Amino acid sequence: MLSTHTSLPVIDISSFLSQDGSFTSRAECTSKLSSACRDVGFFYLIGHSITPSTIERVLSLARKFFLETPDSEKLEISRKEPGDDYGDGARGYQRLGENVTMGKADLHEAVDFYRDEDRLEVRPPYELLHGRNLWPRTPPELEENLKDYVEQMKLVGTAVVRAMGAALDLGEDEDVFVKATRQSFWVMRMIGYPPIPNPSNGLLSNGNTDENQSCGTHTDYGCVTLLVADDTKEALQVRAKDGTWINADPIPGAIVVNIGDMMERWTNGLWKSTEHRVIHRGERFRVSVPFFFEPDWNASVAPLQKCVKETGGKSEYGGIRYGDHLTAKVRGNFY
Ligand SMILES: NC(=[NH2+])NCCC[C@H](N)C(=O)O
Ligand SMILES: O=C(O)CCC(=O)C(=O)O
Ligand SMILES: [Fe+2]
Repeated sequence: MLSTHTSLPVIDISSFLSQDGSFTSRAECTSKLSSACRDVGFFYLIGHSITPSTIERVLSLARKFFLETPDSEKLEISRKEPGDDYGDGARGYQRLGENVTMGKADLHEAVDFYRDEDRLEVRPPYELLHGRNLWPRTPPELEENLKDYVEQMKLVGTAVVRAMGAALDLGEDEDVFVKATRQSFWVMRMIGYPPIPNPSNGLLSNGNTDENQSCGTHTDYGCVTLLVADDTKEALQVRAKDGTWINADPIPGAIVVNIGDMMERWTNGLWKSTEHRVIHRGERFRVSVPFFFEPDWNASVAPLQKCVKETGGKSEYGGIRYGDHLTAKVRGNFY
């Protein structure tokens, strides 16, 4: 039942979510995780404790926002250039074609939320990425539900990176990822994808967006991405090592997980931050909600000794502060 649509592995994280997971179930988890991260960098997560009804609610609230909230109200929470009294250049609503990947406009609309700043001096005019989240007014229950979802997903993210430390057999460094994500500068996006227009579905391009990409080929920036999406098939695609594209079709109740650039750097390339894209040519409006579980803004990330040894003894990456990597990426993300 699990393998009908995909060749990506399925991994049960329950033994790392609880404090008393058995040795055998943890060993099974880390052995699968280790192959999954080396081979494809994408897998399905089960045993994560997020209930099907929570996932349903999050997706249906996102769908309601995209399809039922009037444009005028969406625009009230528009992303604004930094320096504005209101925007920080990253948080807020992004209309169709506002996102850019590889220099081309993506055919999606989105709202981005980030970790709330705990620094008291954060007040307008905001610097890039250091502002306030802009929550939709409707649906009215969206804000509360998504804030609660963030809290739950941070726990899942922590369990996954704890298991990753164990999978790499890092010895006394085993909790390096847990430590680096204690104040995770997480990101959550709600994304809405209309089908790519073509004459046969009767939809025509507005001339503003690229005809071929719902979200262009990219890697994610941080540690691990935890994605829930509606049941649309053949939209999210993952680049395999041999260059072919694999559909990462949704499995009900499972979370799609992939590793980001910081994991690649920590592991000195032993685990690659896998390229992926969305091409949605289906009939129905697609909704996804990725939660990016990332390092602290100030975490400095450099190849770990153990991983350097395992990859030929030469460090392939310098050290970088996560916040600087994120800033550089976000600068190129919008029209
Ligand atoms: N935070 C993200 N992963 N955003 C996904 C879209 C990719 C982004 N437009 C880029 O060029 O890298
Ligand atoms: O919508 C999806 O399935 C994936 C989106 C994605 O890759 C991203 O936002 O980074
Ligand atoms: Fe992505």
